[in-house]
Amino acid sequence: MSFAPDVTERLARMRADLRMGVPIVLSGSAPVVIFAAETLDAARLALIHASGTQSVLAITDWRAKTLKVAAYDGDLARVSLPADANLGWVLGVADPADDLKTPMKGPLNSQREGPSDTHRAAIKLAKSARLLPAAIVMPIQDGAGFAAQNNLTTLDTDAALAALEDQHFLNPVVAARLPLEVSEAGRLHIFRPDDGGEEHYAIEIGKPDRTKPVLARLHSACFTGDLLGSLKCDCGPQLRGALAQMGSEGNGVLLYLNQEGRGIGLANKMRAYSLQDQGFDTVEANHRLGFEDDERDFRLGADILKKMGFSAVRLLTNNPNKVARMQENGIEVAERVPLIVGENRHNHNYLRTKAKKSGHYL
Ligand SMILES: Nc1nc2c(ncn2[C@@H]2O[C@H](COP(=O)(O)OP(=O)(O)OP(=O)(O)O)[C@@H](O)[C@H]2O)c(=O)[nH]1
Ligand SMILES: [Zn+2]
Repeated sequence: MSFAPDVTERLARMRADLRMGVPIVLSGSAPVVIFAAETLDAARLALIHASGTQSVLAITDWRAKTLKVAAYDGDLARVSLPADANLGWVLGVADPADDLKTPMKGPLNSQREGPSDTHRAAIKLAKSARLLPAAIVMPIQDGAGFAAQNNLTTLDTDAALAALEDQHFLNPVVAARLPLEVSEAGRLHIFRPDDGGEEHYAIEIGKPDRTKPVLARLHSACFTGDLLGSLKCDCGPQLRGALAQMGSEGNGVLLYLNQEGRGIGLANKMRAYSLQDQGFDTVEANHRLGFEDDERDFRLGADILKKMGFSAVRLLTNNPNKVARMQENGIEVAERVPLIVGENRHNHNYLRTKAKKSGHYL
């Protein structure tokens, strides 16, 4: 028994550090220091160069494909950091913003020899910190010593990799009555994960019978669509349409999951929007940034439903993936209820791309 933070708690600290530009240390057989590419500053880059180590910039296979770099590690590539690389070089590899205007001048060499587990952990950490999925990995001799000397957060690589895959359960924090336009019988529940991550919400309408399938929606946060009335997607009309249907039926539950931008965060979603203005569709934009099409984890939706006492739903969605993830995680989808609202000339192609590439029902 100790007062010290456990692996999950250390990972949460690491995310906060990386977001601020503070490096972290992964120890094990090949100890390294990790710097998120997006938040690296010139002073620390100078120290990396001064260390004389063979540092690399780890990027995902998707980003590597765009840059025509060989991804010898399958899901990632380890690009050698040239001795004269400046911050512009690091960002040019990590961030696709200027790919078309100023294509990377190669050659970009990627490493083939040696293990890539610390690099994999680095990318997963950057993603879970909602940063660009790219990180500088600097080898060191003594992980624990380096971390202690520089007051850096440290973890064993294998422990970090395992914990990054863990499912994190949500705990109910509080619920209170919330009369809404669609129904005066509204109630807002707050759920908090045990990994220091974002809270998620459930809006319960009426008093749904727990023994029958409940009209439910898993809505992923969309600041631009839900709040600003963006015409680039259909989220705002879907949010209001789902609540309205629950109000008129008298019962329902809407989960508001803080998975902005299909799990890449608002800053990365805006990067994707910039790429869309350069002609890429919603899926291509994610890939150019180095992300999968969809980085959401829907297990948390199933967890919240179960904690609220629901085991079966009539799911308001056009996304077959949401249906499959619910079934896999112990929530019976008795019916899929289509939610086709809010098409306009700005989101026409976005909706077509979702149908064509992500299998959404039209
Ligand atoms: N990365 C990325 N995310 C986007 C883009 N447009 C909208 N989003 C996000 O996509 C998500 C849409 O969420 P949902 O409407 O719940 O999901 P869906 O997969 O479309 O499924 P249904 O609406 O249930 O049919 C939100 O998190 C938005 O922020 C985009 O161009 N790129
Ligand atoms: Zn949206």
